[in-house]
Amino acid sequence: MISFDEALAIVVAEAQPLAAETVTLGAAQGRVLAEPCVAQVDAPRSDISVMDGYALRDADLALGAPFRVIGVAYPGTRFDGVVQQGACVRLFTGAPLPEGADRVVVQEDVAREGDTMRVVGTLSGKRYIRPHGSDFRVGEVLLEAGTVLGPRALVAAAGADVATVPVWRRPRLSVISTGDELAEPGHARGRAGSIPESASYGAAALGEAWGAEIIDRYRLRDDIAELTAGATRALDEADVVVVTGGASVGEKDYAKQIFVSLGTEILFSRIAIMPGKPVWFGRRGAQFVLGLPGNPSSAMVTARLFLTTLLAGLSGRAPSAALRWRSAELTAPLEAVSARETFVRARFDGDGVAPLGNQDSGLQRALAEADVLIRRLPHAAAAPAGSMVSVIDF
Ligand SMILES: Nc1nc2c(c(=O)[nH]1)N[C@H]1C(S)=C(S)[C@@H](COP(=O)(O)OP(=O)(O)OC[C@H]3O[C@@H](n4cnc5c(N)ncnc54)[C@H](O)[C@@H]3O)O[C@H]1N2
Ligand code: MOO
Repeated sequence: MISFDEALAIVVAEAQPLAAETVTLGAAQGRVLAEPCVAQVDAPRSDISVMDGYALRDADLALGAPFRVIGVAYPGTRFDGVVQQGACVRLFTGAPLPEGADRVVVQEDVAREGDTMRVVGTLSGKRYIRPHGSDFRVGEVLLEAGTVLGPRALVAAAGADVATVPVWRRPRLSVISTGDELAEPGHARGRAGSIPESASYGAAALGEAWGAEIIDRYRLRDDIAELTAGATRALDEADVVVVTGGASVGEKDYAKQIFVSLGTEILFSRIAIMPGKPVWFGRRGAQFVLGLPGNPSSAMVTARLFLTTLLAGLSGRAPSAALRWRSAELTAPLEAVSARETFVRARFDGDGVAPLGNQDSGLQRALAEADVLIRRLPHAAAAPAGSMVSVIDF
């Protein structure tokens, strides 16, 4: 058995980005930039007003005289004349500052009568001008390659006057669950001996959240012919195949041998971790197969550790971005750890993390309660409440 760090290093080394493609900005949500995003316009494109009001010469305020309103400017429509002494231009938020003016007085501080404007308020020192290029200039890199185009990054890309972006292709993911006992949720109650198939829903959802396109999800019985056909179908269409169940040493634990018979090279099999010891990982050319234990909590823990790392790398992120361990305080004690590195399902309660009482790897309800995983190194001593532990979001 290899260690968690050794297994993770193998996944990280394999997790290189797939091909790049170009998508419109409207379709780029969640995608990862393959090249930097460079500004194609200055922002703002000229000095603009930050408020609705009047543009004038700051020095003229000291004269105490009324101003002549000589024109108007809107965002996108500049006033073409020059603001001379005693003159002002009516303008609105975002309008270009007219030539000659170096200050905006907000409309709440003036009294307007026909073409005359008088300042009536007590003015602050603010000029209410957003200078040309103060946000960014043409040619500046606004987003580095590898940036995930989330809501805020999309605003920066659009503001750069970019219509399309080069992004990494999304990995195509097929999720197969195996087991004679498994029934589609909603159908177990009518079939003696069956249980609802649950693990694939979590693996697929996690995969999608980490950038994969789910192209298939299906159940297979523990039958070599059916498994072979199902595995062949997955390898025909997917970049990544996740297969749950049949990972251990049981009589019908066929999953790994079937993928091997179809040309998959096993990169690791069995890791000294708890839960998830039977997890395995293989490659066939540029395709990857991740075998997860059938126990739902084991499946989700190992998917969180290895599937997210693989997908992060394949979709252009740093693979290490998937597992950003941070420090958190325990609010309840933890037992000493065996020789297997242990990932404890826990709940963040605002002040710290509370391990869930039942750590059975077959649990499903506990998955809904857990929102963090605590990492406990092999042979770690018991940890009292108040100790600091390493956690990731789960
Ligand atoms: N003699 C040994 N027995 C077991 C070992 C071992 O080392 N020696 N390892 C144990 C560990 S650890 C785990 S984890 C399990 C995992 O085994 P498999 O991956 O082969 O999983 P299955 O046997 O197919 O199923 C285990 C359990 O989970 C249920 N299951 C399976 N798939 C699903 C699904 N998609 N949704 C919901 N539940 C599922 C299945 O009915 C079983 O109850 O093996 C131990 N055994
Ligand atoms: O590793 Mo298994 O995942 O303990 O139950």
